[in-house]
Amino acid sequence: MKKRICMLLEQLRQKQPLVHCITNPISINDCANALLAVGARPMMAEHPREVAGITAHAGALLLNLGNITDVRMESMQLAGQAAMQAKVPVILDLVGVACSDLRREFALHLLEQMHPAVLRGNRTEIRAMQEQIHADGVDVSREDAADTGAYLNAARQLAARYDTVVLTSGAADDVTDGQKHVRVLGGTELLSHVTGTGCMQGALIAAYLAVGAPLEAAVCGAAVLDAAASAVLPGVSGPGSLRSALADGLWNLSPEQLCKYCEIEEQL
Ligand SMILES: Nc1ncnc2c1ncn2[C@@H]1O[C@H](COP(=O)(O)OP(=O)(O)OP(=O)(O)O)[C@@H](O)[C@H]1O
Ligand SMILES: Cc1ncsc1CCO
Repeated sequence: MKKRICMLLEQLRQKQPLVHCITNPISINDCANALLAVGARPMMAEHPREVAGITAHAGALLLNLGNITDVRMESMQLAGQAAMQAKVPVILDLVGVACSDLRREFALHLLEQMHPAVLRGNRTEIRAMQEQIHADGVDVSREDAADTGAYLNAARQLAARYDTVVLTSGAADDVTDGQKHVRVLGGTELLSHVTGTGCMQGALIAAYLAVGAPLEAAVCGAAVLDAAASAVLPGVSGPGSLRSALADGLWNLSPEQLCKYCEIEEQL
């Protein structure tokens, strides 16, 4: 699997696909810079009258539910339909579905209406799509952060039910298609103290979806962010310097660093 991930790293830099992101204003700039740093071309258009045309010519589409608005909800549906017609792969990032019924119901609607290749969320967000739980914000709950694996059942069920790949982020990033389970280990706990690193992970997965199959694209997006963070960590003194160093880490990431700084375990 690592060999395949290293190939995707190179293929993205060569192909430079357009990645259309409809996402929140909190982390939109970090996501665009992360995409540029790995070799993709970001496009963050969100006007309902232009998104369908832009998606139709993109290599992948990211729909991120953070800080959702009526306009972005309309745009996401239009872009999602265009993606289905043009066979553009979609990743849906479930930001905030555990604290907002509006977002959870909209996520379920999108899942039924279109067919996202990948679903991404932290452990609490993934559980909220399968169970009646409620959180008070966009971060993982303390209980789920300490969890050793109950969220994996929710991820597997979700993947099987919607025929998709589910990535659950956290200290380990777990990727499943309902049968296979791949665990990505690495990175630093400091990543969880920089807002929008989950959104960046989603944007990177979108980029690798433009050059690879859903399961390997999800593993690749997680591995690349983890390895880039570990590579720059020696020069970092807190969340602020980690945030600004990440783009350099992504830009300079070599296949050797990818192998050195993260583990990819195929679980039985
Ligand atoms: N304890 C940890 N150790 C190592 N890496 C971590 C840890 N916690 C989170 N990460 C990494 O941080 C990134 C974001 O994951 P997280 O689960 O915090 O997402 P999120 O809650 O959706 O983030 P956000 O809402 O801020 O965008 C991922 O790359 C993940 O691997
Ligand atoms: C803090 C926050 N609120 C909505 S989106 C976002 C960025 C991290 O998900």
